[in-house]
Amino acid sequence: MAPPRLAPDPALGVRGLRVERGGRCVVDIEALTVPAGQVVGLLGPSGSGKSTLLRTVVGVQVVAAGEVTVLGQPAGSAGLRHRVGYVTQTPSVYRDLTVRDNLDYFAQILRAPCGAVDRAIDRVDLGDHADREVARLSGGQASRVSLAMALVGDPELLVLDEPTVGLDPVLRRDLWDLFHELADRGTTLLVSSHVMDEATRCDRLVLLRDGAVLADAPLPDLLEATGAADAEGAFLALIERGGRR
Ligand SMILES: Nc1ncnc2c1ncn2[C@@H]1O[C@H](COP(=O)(O)OP(=O)(O)OP(=O)(O)O)[C@@H](O)[C@H]1O
Repeated sequence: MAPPRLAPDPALGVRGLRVERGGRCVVDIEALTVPAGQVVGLLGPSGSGKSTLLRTVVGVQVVAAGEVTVLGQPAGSAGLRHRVGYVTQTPSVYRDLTVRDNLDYFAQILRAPCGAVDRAIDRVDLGDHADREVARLSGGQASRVSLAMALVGDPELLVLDEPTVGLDPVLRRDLWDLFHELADRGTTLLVSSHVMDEATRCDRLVLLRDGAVLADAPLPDLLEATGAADAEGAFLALIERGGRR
């Protein structure tokens, strides 16, 4: 008889995390678990600690205390380098190279399989611009090149810091559709945004305020628990009920 399948490790586990920046505590999370295979929105106002938490998840942030486990390994472990993709708020691409050259370069470093570059270009819908220098693309197109770079390695966890900022509504919709396609194939996506509207696009929400988790649940559960009509209302209701100011 085949052995029972083990449940996959959670994509992220956080315990007793404290991060200090500029001499003060900017992230303070007792416990947080992000299940695998979902699109999880990390929402909160500007300065609430979203980018800092994402930096911690990918292992580039010094922490004052606590444990952060990613796909079953300590955040930042060498074994996670090929399993986690990270897209920062500022596009990290070579502006004097074409879209394809950027991706080819990255694919070689990652030893990505043949066809990975074309697939990534298609996924972000940049086929018509593949041979154009990044410097000659719009801001939204350049940020999609950054996303394509993260997709080349086919990561199990994709960490995206405000990926839809500055995009028009059609592109935003297309990107969210892409995120769900990736999740349907088993990828976990941790996506930050300060736009509460984007909550409706996520399977699960982590609401952050002043570096602490105010709520961690699917949107319908949050609406039911607070009686609010939308994510913004739920966020405000939670603050009024005794969240941190
Ligand atoms: N390099 C830095 N040095 C000192 N303090 C910093 C630094 N970067 C961020 N901070 C502070 O850490 C806190 C959290 O910042 P963080 O960038 O994580 O917030 P955020 O929620 O991602 O904001 P935004 O939505 O504006 O990107 C803020 O109070 C910010 O001022």
